[in-house]
Amino acid sequence: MIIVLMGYMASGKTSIGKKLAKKLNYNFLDLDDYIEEKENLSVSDVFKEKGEIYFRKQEAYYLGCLLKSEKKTVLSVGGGTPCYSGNMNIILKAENVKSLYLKASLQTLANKLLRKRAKRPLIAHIDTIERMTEFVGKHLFERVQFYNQAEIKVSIDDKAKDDVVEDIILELF
Ligand SMILES: Nc1ncnc2c1ncn2[C@@H]1O[C@H](COP(=O)(O)OP(=O)(O)OP(=O)(O)O)[C@@H](O)[C@H]1O
Ligand SMILES: O=C(O)C1=C[C@@H](O)[C@@H](O)[C@H](O)C1
Ligand SMILES: [Mg+2]
Repeated sequence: MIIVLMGYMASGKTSIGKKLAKKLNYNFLDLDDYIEEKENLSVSDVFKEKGEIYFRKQEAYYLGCLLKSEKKTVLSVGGGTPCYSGNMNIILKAENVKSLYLKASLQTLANKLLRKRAKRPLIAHIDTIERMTEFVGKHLFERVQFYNQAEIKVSIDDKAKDDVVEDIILELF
């Protein structure tokens, strides 16, 4: 089985995905890391040097590659992955795949992202909580329609990462 973790930037896909994989004794893959490795550039540099359209094309291509894995895998995708190139339908139709949305409130996300925006090309330039809240609010409004199609939804608000992992396991099995 492949467990696909999705959610907005900074919802914890990578860090929670790693912990979940360890606990389940599954392989861990992160689509952003995989793109960086294959493209030999950081995600920020792919955006900067090649543009977002190129990034989205490669993202869809590498997602298709990783969904073919036959190992038990936790796959954390990028924040935008489900929202482009028909990727959400591909995830939903893939065999042996469970999709899971790490859901976070606007307040949780805006606070986290203000602190950790530097390596996130879409928001790196936003430097006040008011503007971050406005941007994330609008962006999330466009994206939740994709995230909400996930089979399982788990809230991360005010929870320690280990508690999120426990909640995911309760929902999965
Ligand atoms: N439940 C939590 N409680 C506190 N901090 C958390 C929690 N989940 C994640 N974090 C922290 O939030 C930050 C973002 O997490 P992470 O990088 O895993 O998110 P992401 O969804 O992979 O984001 P992106 O894909 O945009 O890089 C990290 O610093 C992580 O340690
Ligand atoms: O939310 C997004 O569109 C993105 C999130 C990151 O995971 C990266 O995939 C990239 O920075 C784009
Ligand atoms: Mg990540």
